[in-house]
Amino acid sequence: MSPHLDLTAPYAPLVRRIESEGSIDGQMLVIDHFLNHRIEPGFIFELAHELARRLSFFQPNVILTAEASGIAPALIVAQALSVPMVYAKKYSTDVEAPSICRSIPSPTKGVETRLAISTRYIRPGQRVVIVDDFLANGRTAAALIEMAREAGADVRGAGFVVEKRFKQGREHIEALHVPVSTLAQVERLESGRVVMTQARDE
Ligand SMILES: O=P(O)(O)OC[C@H]1O[C@H](OP(=O)(O)OP(=O)(O)O)[C@H](O)[C@@H]1O
Repeated sequence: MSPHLDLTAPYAPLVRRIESEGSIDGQMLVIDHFLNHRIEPGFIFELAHELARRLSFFQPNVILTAEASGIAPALIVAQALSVPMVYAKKYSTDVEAPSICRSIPSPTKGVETRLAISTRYIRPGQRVVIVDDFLANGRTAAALIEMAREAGADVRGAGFVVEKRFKQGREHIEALHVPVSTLAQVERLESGRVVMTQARDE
């Protein structure tokens, strides 16, 4: 890996916004007013371009994410790298066969969710990079990695806008030999406060 590439350097504009605007709901960090419910195109564009700059090292020729909240950042990363984006469908029962499926627990919904990808779109030998909005327990990303590998693809890396360091997602994904890049790391949620890994230039 390039000595100049820091895959987990906290991205100061995002860290600042999470600290000043993030709210807490149990174990959930809520920043859905700019990231994944109401979306601010300019800010997501900026975040995804920083993620794309880091992930370009892995030379993907397809970006893979999961419906729904991963689509916005993944699409912009894909556009920045001039490659297609594929999303695993959650809500459709009619993914064209042959398809590859996994069941995962949804952290925000508390139910089992089915992910499905048509093997028309993830092909043997493709260089895949996973992109998603959040990395928590890593179950979604691990399922995407397994599905891509089952399709014969080479999973080169994974990038997330926000990482919850108090969950085991990073360890889970790195154990699958996939390097992880994140733009902001939440160390813990305590007494209504979000504690972030600080950007080094601050
Ligand atoms: O690392 P994990 O523990 O798998 O958690 C991360 C996942 O949780 C969210 O998806 P979720 O299914 O909750 O919501 P969504 O349908 O809005 O994407 C998020 O978008 C990630 O995909």
